[in-house]
Amino acid sequence: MDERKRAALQVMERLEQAGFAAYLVGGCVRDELLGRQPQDYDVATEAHPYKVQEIFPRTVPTGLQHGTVTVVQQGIPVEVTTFRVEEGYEDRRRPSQVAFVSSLKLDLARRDFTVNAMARDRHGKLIDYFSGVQDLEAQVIRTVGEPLERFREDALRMLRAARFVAQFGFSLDDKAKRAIEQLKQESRFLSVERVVSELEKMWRMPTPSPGMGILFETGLIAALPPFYQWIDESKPAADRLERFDWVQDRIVRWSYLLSLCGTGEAVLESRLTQLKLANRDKEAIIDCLKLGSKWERQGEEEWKRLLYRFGILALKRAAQLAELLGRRQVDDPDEAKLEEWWQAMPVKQTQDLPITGTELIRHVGKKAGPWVGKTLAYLAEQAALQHIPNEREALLKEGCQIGAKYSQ
Ligand SMILES: Nc1ccn([C@@H]2O[C@H](COP(=O)(O)OP(=O)(O)OP(=O)(O)O)[C@@H](O)[C@H]2O)c(=O)n1
Repeated sequence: MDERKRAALQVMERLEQAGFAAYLVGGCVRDELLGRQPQDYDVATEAHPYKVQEIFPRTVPTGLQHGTVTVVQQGIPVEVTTFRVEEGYEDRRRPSQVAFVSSLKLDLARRDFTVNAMARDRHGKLIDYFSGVQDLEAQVIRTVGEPLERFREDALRMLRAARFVAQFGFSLDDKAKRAIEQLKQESRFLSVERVVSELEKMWRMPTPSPGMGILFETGLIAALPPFYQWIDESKPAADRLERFDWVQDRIVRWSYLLSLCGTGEAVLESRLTQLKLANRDKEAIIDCLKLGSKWERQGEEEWKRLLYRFGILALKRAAQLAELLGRRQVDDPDEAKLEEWWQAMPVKQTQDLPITGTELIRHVGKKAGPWVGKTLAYLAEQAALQHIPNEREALLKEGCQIGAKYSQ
């Protein structure tokens, strides 16, 4: 048995010994029924958080305001959440409050989708008040009860619906879909981080296109922060959503989505900043869009120059984006060709040169200065493109001429 599951079951047993009901809930029950490996095993209990802290010697108050305490059971963290319902969600600008309740049924009733609203007791008995199993079998994402209510409690659930559609290849219940169309503007108050984190989960799926389909068909995409600032709902950007499934790389998927949102070079940086992506991702997306959206036929020499300047990963990603954007021609180099050129390149960066700056300074006979770096960069590119051999003598000879020029 998975050691995280064993730890969760031990925590449940201890809670029961102390007189409190406890169950496995949410994603783990769903995933096991689907024959998938759960991400984590969450426990729900009737014990109040302070009781949980009292019962277990090692706990971390990871989300006390939501009733969540992490119990460290033999070194393994187990999230234990007290039965609760959301409250006070009328004002979307204020985070919702929670109220603790005494029954599992009430706790499950406030959950988002029927497939996420099942529980299992310590002995393996399934508790399914809202026909989650039936919906798993019918492969449909349906809210627990009234979709308008569930989505008002937390607008992120509209995006989660799209994500689960992508994750399981299920369809979305019609009533839920209509509720998204009606309530999508409520998602404007979500934080960018929560939106981006759901999209990232979508990018981990082999086929995100059904989920992207929901986002574009319902117009939800144009209401999500920060997208609502960029796209006009009257112009749904995508009739090409199935193309999201052609590639697996999240950088290419981000780049394609940005390009469907009409992101030109002038606004690219500011949009990436609004998305709050990590700098490394930002740079990779900038390169991908720069190379992929201007992908054009060129000679071998020029491809190799781009390879040297941007690196193999950026070129492969750009080739994929160019394919999605319909810019690739049949005789453009494919990924195998790019890889072959890259492998054959004797120098891939300045540091690969067999000469150093100190040697160059000695040979040129000038004082150190910015010219040294410039000369080495020039020599490296020339050697990469095999215009000069990657050998000390030849490089120092060429370096003397160029160095003398750059140091003037
Ligand atoms: N906005 C939300 C988020 C979560 N949940 C409930 O909390 C559980 C755990 O949420 P989370 O860990 O975010 O998602 P999982 O369903 O576990 O899915 P995954 O692990 O695949 O992200 C969900 O199953 C669901 O019952 C909810 O009702 N509404």
